[in-house]
Amino acid sequence: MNQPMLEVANLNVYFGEGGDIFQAVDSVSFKVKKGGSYGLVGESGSGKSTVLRAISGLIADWDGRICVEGEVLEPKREKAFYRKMQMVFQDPYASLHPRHTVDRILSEPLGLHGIGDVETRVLKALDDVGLGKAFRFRYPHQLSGGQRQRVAVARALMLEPQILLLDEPTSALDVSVQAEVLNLLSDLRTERNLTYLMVTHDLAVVAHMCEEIAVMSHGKVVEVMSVEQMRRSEPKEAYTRELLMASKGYDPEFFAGEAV
Ligand SMILES: Nc1ncnc2c1ncn2[C@@H]1O[C@H](COP(=O)(O)OP(=O)(O)OP(=O)(O)O)[C@@H](O)[C@H]1O
Repeated sequence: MNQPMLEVANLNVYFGEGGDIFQAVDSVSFKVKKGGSYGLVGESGSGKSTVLRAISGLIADWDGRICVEGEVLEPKREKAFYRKMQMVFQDPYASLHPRHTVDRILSEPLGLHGIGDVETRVLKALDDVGLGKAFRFRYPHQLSGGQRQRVAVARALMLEPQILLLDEPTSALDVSVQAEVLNLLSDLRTERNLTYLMVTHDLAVVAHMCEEIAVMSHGKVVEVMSVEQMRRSEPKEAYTRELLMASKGYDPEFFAGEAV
C-alpha cells in the first residue's frame, strides 16, 4: 500500500487527573489513504470526536502515534500543520465569530499565515462553496444554517489543506440542506483530491460520503469495514449489527447512497 495520508496507531486519550482519570479513547488504529474518505461511526460517547480532536491538536493529552504522510505529529502543533489539515465543526453558528463579517472570517487564516492576494482568494473561496460575492460582508446571523456551514467549509479551505476533519458537519442543519452540504463536500474532495476523516452517528451520511468506516464503542474500534460491506449488511460484530438496525429501522435502500 502507498504511504497513507493519515495514520493513527494505538491512540489513547485520557481526561482528568490523579485517581480520577477516564480513558475516552483506547488503542485506536486506522489508516486513511490519500484522497480517501474515512468514517468514524458509533453511538454517542463512544469517543469519535475525541479521536478527531486529538488528531487536530485540540487535545494534547494523548499517547500513541499520529502520522501525516509518514511524518509523526507531536501533541503540540506547529503553525505549518494547519496548512495541511483543517477541521469543520458540527455547529457553524458556534464556530464562526458572531461579530466578524464573512470577509474577515475568510481573510483571517491568510493573514495569520502571511498569504497575500486576499481579496481574490476570498472571492474565489465564496464562489467555490456556492456563495457569491453578495455574501462577503454579511455577518453569520444574516446567513442560513446551510450558508453558515458553507462559510465554515470555505474557511477550512483558505489555507489549501490536504486533509479535512469533519465532525458531524451536517447534523446541526435542517434535513433539507444536509444533502446540499454533503454534495458540496463530496465535489470539493473530488476536485482537489482532499482526504476526509468524518465523524458521524448517521450511517446514511457515511454511506453517501465514505469508502471505509471504523465502528467505535466505549473508546475502542470494534470493527473496520468498507461501506460496500455495510450496504450489503455484512457486519461481523453484534454491536455493528445493532447500530445498523437502529439506524432508521434499517432499510437497505436507505444505505444505497441516494437517500441522504
Ligand atoms: N473535555 C472532556 N472532559 C472529560 N470527559 C470528556 C471530555 N470530552 C469528552 N469526554 C468524554 O469522553 C467520552 C467520549 O466523548 P466523545 O465526544 O468523543 O464521544 P462521541 O462518540 O463523539 O459522542 P457524540 O456523538 O455524542 O459527540 C465521553 O464519555 C465523554 O463524556
